[in-house]
Amino acid sequence: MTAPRVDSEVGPLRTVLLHRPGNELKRLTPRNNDQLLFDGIPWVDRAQEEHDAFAEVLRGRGVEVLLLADTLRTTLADTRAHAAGVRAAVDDRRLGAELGDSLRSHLSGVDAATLAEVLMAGMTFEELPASEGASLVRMMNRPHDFAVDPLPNLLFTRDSSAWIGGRVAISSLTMPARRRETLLLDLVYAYHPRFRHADRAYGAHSAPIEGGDILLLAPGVLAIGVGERTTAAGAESLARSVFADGIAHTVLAVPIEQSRATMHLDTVCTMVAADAVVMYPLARDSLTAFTLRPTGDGGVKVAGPAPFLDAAAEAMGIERLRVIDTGLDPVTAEREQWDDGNNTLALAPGVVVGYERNIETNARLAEAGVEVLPITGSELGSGRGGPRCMSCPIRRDPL
Ligand SMILES: NC(=O)NCCC[C@H](N)C(=O)O
Repeated sequence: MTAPRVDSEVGPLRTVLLHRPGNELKRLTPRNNDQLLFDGIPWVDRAQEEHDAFAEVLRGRGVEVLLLADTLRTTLADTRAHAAGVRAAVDDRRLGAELGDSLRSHLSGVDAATLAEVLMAGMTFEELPASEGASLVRMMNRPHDFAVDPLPNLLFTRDSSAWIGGRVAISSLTMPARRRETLLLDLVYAYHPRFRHADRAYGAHSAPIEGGDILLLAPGVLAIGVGERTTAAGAESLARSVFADGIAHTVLAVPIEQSRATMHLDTVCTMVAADAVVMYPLARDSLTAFTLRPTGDGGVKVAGPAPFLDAAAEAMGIERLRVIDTGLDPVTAEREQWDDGNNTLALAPGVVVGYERNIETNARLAEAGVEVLPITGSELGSGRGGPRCMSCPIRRDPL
């Protein structure tokens, strides 16, 4: 087993962490889907089939696929992880001390698989174990209210952790519906036998960063989107941290529009080769970047803003960063951007996975010599994320 390491977006992919959607998706209703960051109510069986097919495409290209649920179950077999998992599940502010104590004591006695399921799919008040005495909290909540929130966005493993060189950065997620994902990934990387010696990047920083905003443009060069999710404070803290660890020499902070359509940098731009990106046409000429570099005495100097493509080429030490021209009219471009046409996952330089529905974007990629491996995502896409969002590379070969 080779050690985890990711130095680029496009080096041959060897190992990836995915999450096969499970019962947490069955918690979505028209009343809670907005808050839980889904645009619709997915058909869960079909979403699982689509995801299985996605995993098969990766395996077919020799990629080792780790599934988060398996990884979490193995993690929770460690008694310290189990105890921490119970603490992560129970929120006394919601349940009050009495019900909180009773749920903690119940979960302390369940096996790793059951606890993993509660951590992922949550628990409703009617699913709580029966307990003695009257609890006002139990009486005043409705049977289908959540005693433990479900985490339907675990599907997007890209955002909750990201490897930068040989270190893993555990995200500090912005949206309340996703914050508890951090605790689960924290447990996996602390206690899973395969990962427990993993060095951390970013450490205990708390300013928001999400993996969908982090692009490894080249070894030592990061672009970090700053918008709806990752904040300027998050980008600056991550830059300071990667400079201090010596795992990057340049960080580009890239302002992106604060909107749902462009929630992460990887919704408008992903790399398809060592010197090429596919990019939302409307972002092409408007994206800018601040360039951050270490001063050598623990400080950081900031230059710019400059056009993103110029700043990126300069930082990467190449003449120019090619943008595959999707040549789309504004309406088609907007539709396919919304459907994650720009959110490709590279398996190697010039080989990417994309949603098949983005016919025009995929055709232009193919014309430019990029092999697109199409997957269906009619149900998966209801969470608003594509192949890159749904994958956390753990090992890529060097370019
Ligand atoms: N990197 C990404 O763009 N991830 C997609 C995350 C979708 C999820 N429903 C969210 O709103 O956070």
